[in-house]
Amino acid sequence: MTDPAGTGPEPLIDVRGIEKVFTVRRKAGRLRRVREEVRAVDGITFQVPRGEMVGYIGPNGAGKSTTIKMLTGILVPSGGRLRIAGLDPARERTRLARRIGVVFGQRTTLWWDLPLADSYELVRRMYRIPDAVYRANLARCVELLDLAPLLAVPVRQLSLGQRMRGDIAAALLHDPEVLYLDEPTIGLDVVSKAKVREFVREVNAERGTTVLLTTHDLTDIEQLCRRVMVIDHGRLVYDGALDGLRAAADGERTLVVDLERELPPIEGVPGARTVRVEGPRQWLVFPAAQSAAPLVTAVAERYPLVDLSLREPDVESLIAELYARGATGAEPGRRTPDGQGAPA
Ligand SMILES: Nc1ncnc2c1ncn2[C@@H]1O[C@H](COP(=O)(O)OP(=O)(O)OP(=O)(O)O)[C@@H](O)[C@H]1O
Repeated sequence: MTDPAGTGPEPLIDVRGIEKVFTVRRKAGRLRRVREEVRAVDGITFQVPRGEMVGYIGPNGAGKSTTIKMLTGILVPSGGRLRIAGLDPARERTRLARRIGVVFGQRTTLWWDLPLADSYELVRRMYRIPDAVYRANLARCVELLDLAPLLAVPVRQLSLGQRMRGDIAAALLHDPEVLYLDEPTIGLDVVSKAKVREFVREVNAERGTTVLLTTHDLTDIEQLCRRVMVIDHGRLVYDGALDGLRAAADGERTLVVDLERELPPIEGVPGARTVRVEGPRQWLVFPAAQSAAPLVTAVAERYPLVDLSLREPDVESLIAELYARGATGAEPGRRTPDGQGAPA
């Protein structure tokens, strides 16, 4: 494709400064009610190119579901501009429905009283899926998600894990270009979670389906997404590589060293401080963005080093730190992987 401006192809998901403000009525005293505005989404901008798999995470009430609902056309934004595959979701919701698949982990889109197979048949008719496409997609989902024994079972009799697999298949029968997964592994056991993740990975790799994944289970993100967006209080506080979260959150890494013998706490290693000593083992923390190599050299030059290991901060603690910072307002604006603040 020619691209004289050098800006690359139009992103499949293009979100510019979207907002959603809800007006709620709150009790104020015994008889009085006051109107109040809730800024659920407060000026979010991001683009997702075709084929990318992106994690969208944030604490309860951060604005994740509201964003997804705007991306699917269920909710109309209060401000900003939004295009999915070139379509305006709120205005062209029916056309968009043919291009996207949505799975809400907390509720099913299947027909409760019907066997799974009948639900799929209804989906086929609703989306007018050509026979050959339907049969091929169904066969693939049945095989990869182990649905064969479940097809004759009414949805209400399925376990949560079985139902979730059934829902994911239903969302993919019409070959969507974009798949929104809102908490797809919530409440599932370890085996079912692994199955769902494996399937999503395959769909993305084989079909090039673009995936936006909302989850509270950070293992989902670690196993599926290289890019993660963190939302808090309706604003993006981070958008970048999962690896870059470490630098953006100013996390710390820990160097654990085993010395030949018990010694006083290691001192004088630039950028590091000793936080724990247990016999010959000592723990030194240093900024995650800093290289460990000069530290190791400095310790080895001056101390009788026997062994060492490096511990990365876990993703949970980094994200908790980002949330905490957002809540205190200590670091306003979006953080990028290079640790620079960026306008949100
Ligand atoms: N229909 C609505 N009317 C009024 N306020 C709403 C409505 N929907 C959401 N909100 C408010 O908007 C904010 C964002 O909610 P949203 O459901 O998008 O968060 P979330 O990040 O998906 O949270 P969770 O992880 O708990 O699902 C919350 O304060 C919520 O109470």
